Amino acid sequence: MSQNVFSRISGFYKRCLEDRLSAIEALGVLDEDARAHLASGGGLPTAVADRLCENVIATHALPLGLALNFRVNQRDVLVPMAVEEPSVIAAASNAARMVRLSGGFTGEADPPIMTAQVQLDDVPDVDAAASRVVAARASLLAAGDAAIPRMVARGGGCRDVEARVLSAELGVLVVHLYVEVGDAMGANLVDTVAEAVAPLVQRIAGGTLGLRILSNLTVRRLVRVTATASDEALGGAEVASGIARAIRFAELDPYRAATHNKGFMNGLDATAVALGQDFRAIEAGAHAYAAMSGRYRPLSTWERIPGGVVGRAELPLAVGTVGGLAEVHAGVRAALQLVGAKSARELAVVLASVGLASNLAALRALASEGIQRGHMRLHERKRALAAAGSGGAAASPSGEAKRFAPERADGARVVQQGEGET
Ligand SMILES: CC(C)(COP(=O)([O-])OP(=O)([O-])OC[C@H]1O[C@@H](n2cnc3c(N)ncnc32)[C@H](O)[C@@H]1OP(=O)([O-])[O-])[C@@H](O)C(=O)NCCC(=O)NCCSC(=O)C[C@@](C)(O)CC(=O)[O-]
Ligand SMILES: NC(=O)C1=CN([C@@H]2O[C@H](COP(=O)(O)OP(=O)(O)OC[C@H]3O[C@@H](n4cnc5c(N)ncnc54)[C@H](O)[C@@H]3O)[C@@H](O)[C@H]2O)C=CC1
Repeated sequence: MSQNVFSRISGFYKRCLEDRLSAIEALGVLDEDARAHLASGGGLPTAVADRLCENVIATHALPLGLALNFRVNQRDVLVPMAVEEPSVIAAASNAARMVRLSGGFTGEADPPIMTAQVQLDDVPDVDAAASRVVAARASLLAAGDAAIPRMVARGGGCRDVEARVLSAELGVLVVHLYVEVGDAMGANLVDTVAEAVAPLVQRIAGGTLGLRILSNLTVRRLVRVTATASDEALGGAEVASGIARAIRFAELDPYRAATHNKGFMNGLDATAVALGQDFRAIEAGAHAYAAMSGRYRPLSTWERIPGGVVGRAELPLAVGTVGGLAEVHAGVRAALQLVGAKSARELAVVLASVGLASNLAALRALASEGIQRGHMRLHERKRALAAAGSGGAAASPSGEAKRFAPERADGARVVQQGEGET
């Protein structure tokens, strides 16, 4: 199969579905099974579905589309997305086109190191216990490795031990084992390690054994990406400045940061779903990381530079090119072939780049014509379909704004009606 994919296919969306598929087949990145799977319309046989989870009664499909124009670390990449929301694929393609003019996305991912947690309560003299755990590093790593011999043979295995005192008063000690998991997402491997080392941890530290489970806040498995876009590509210096001001808004306000991060995750999640990744784990890690400073913050920043903007994002990303659905789901296998990532680390860089692209497209629209024009133009097709399916009865949007005053921890001085005037 050819490795020289050209992801810049102008006007792809204007072709009919059959032509799009033929154009992708002609690139030579798909094997025979993947071609046959896509040509048949995709999907999942119920017999396979019945083995994936429980109480299966049918399958549930989503559209599979391709985001185009992506260039990541000097490689053209086709980005499959499984998503129902109109404009997510168009937006990511649009931003990737702009970034491509400045050389594309660049990034790097940490080695695939996951975190196993072992919880102990009522530990007597918890600080001394923490020191004993750290001193027993070699035997804890050996006990962990003994539980995953095949991973050790592949070059992975346990790398480090950390003891964290969560409450000296209650004697709550949490021990982290850091495990390198190769090209897997690694959750099952790490849970195996957590359960295997827990009895030894307890013997060393004392106390009552609690949970033994991975953490989805994979701080030793971060990915960092960056991209630039010129004023010209963005539609002018004013738009570029608007993008940088949007970041200040998100930095100052968790209400905005939540939406900013939703926009960042738009394409990332869609790609993760197409690739059979555990998107719940990805989401949990991303949002926990966004709040790590004690305040919920944007996952990306865009800074004004002469003639354009530079964007950066950093987040934990536990994804795999093996394990999970990769062996059993024909659509996932096809999606992995389209992306062509050779390792879990390379895949993480692609996914984070997709996040940055989604984010840029949304901010560019928000800082110029507003989100509704482009988004709603694409949304209209869905509404027409819904209207046809429901005999023309479109859902009426409620114009009423509900008054909702939750507990506030956003640092803002809030002025409500009747409070702002004397
Ligand atoms: C919608 C566009 C792309 C139109 O943008 P446009 O300027 O009309 O596009 P264009 O006609 O100049 O085309 C530019 C490129 O966009 C792509 N493109 C263009 N149209 C299509 C299409 N129909 N199907 C597939 N791809 C399309 C395509 O790659 C095309 O290149 P070409 O092929 O022509 O060489 C633009 O307005 C945009 O990027 N909008 C942002 C939309 C968005 O972000 N949607 C996400 C949902 S909103 C949300 O969930 C999150 C949010 C917004 O709240 C987050 C936040 O607040 O931060
Ligand atoms: N909190 C969470 O996020 C949790 C997630 N999960 C689930 O765990 C699954 C992911 O766990 P994994 O351990 O990744 O999957 P997995 O259980 O499929 O293990 C990966 C397999 O790939 C094999 N492998 C082949 N080549 C490899 C290579 N080069 N590098 C690494 N492994 C290689 C390994 O030997 C192993 O058998 C997902 O389905 C996820 O939904 C499970 C528990 C909790």
